[in-house]
Amino acid sequence: MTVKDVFVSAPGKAILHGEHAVVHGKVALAVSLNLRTYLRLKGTTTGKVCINLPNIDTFLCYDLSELKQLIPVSCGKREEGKRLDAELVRRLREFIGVTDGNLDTCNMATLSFLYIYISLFGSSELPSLTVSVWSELPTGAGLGSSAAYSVCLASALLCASGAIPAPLKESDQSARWCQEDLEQINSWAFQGEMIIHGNPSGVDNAVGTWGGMLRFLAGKIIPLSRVPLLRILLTNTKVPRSTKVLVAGVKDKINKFPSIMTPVLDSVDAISCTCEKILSEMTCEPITGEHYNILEELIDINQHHLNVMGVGHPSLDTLCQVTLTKGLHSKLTGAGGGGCGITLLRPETDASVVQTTVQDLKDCGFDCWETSIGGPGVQQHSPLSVKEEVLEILNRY
Ligand SMILES: Nc1ncnc2c1ncn2[C@@H]1O[C@H](COP(=O)(O)OP(=O)(O)O)[C@@H](O)[C@H]1O
Ligand SMILES: C[C@@](O)(CCOP(=O)(O)O)CC(=O)O
Ligand SMILES: [Mg+2]
Repeated sequence: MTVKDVFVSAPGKAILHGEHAVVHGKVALAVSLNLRTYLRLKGTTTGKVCINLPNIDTFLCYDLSELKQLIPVSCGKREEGKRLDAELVRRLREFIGVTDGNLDTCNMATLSFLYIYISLFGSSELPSLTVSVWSELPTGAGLGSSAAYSVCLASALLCASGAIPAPLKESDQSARWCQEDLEQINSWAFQGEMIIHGNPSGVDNAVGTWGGMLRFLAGKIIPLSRVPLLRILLTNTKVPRSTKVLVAGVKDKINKFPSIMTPVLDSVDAISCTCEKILSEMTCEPITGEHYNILEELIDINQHHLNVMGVGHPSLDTLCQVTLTKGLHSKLTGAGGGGCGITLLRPETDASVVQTTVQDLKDCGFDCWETSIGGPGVQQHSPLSVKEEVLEILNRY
């Protein structure tokens, strides 16, 4: 069986409020970024499945004959859902040689690819193909690179398997799937996230799938269409961390101190709800300085809460201190423990203030840039419409 070529991309995200608390059923507000992950799937006749992940220096090929041995008897009867097929995960872990339960960057990416590939094709014939992925997102820095990767895998493999149609018409540069197909993509991406994160809330893959700004509560996704244009500075402290480890740490703390941690999670929930209310007010009445004062206070309070949850880091404290000297307010975004933070810029924040802040943060060894938010969710592309530099990288494989 030869599958058709597919070219897709999905955006990264920034969480405005609600990271970690969202894993425990609280509200999160998240927004897509203009940084994307691109995936090219090519049907081949080599009898191999190859995966090229240049961001993480991973280049692997498997014979179809060895992958066929991994298909569990139950495969094919299974639909996407809230739980992983434990038997398939066990076989895959053994196959790639992960014995102690700990997955490194390469193993997590490989495992999630093989899991979705075998789940989708296991009940019919495994096709020979090559998947290559390139991302503009920093890996493991809180901007949802794992979700963008999982959304790309899910959309391309679902499309190649024929489970969803390819939305791109011959004359199109890029196209999006219908709501029902997006729901399927989101479900399979969530499974990829489960392998990478352990216990994901699903907010990241929802943003990667639908794009824009959304409110997420216990799997329920509400797109926020009426939001003001926000100016946000993104800073990558470049301190490496693992979402899986940080999420597990917060859970331990909640189990150890339930009566102390529950009010903190409730307070984060209230912050998300208050922020949502302010953002909505800003679209239907004249925006005032007071709106921004409240948004800034919410950022400060949430950053303290995240420190209480144990997901802060000295580099993030530095970010908050440096920006505060310019009158700007910051918090970590994503899982924390290093990685990225967001800084809210006010409409009147002068370009020179932004410039000196960026320079001060760069002097701390951080990457820092003003970002635009609200990019489109997962898309299929005609390869010719994709940025030259991305094509150049993906064409190498
Ligand atoms: N471009 C990519 N290529 C391959 N794997 C990726 C890529 N981006 C992310 N991943 C996978 O996602 C993991 C990082 O996920 P995570 O710790 O959740 O951080 P993030 O905040 O970036 O989502 C990596 O270890 C890797 O397994
Ligand atoms: C901490 C958390 O809320 C967000 C994690 O985002 P990231 O992987 O750090 O980009 C976890 C989750 O929602 O699944
Ligand atoms: Mg992640």
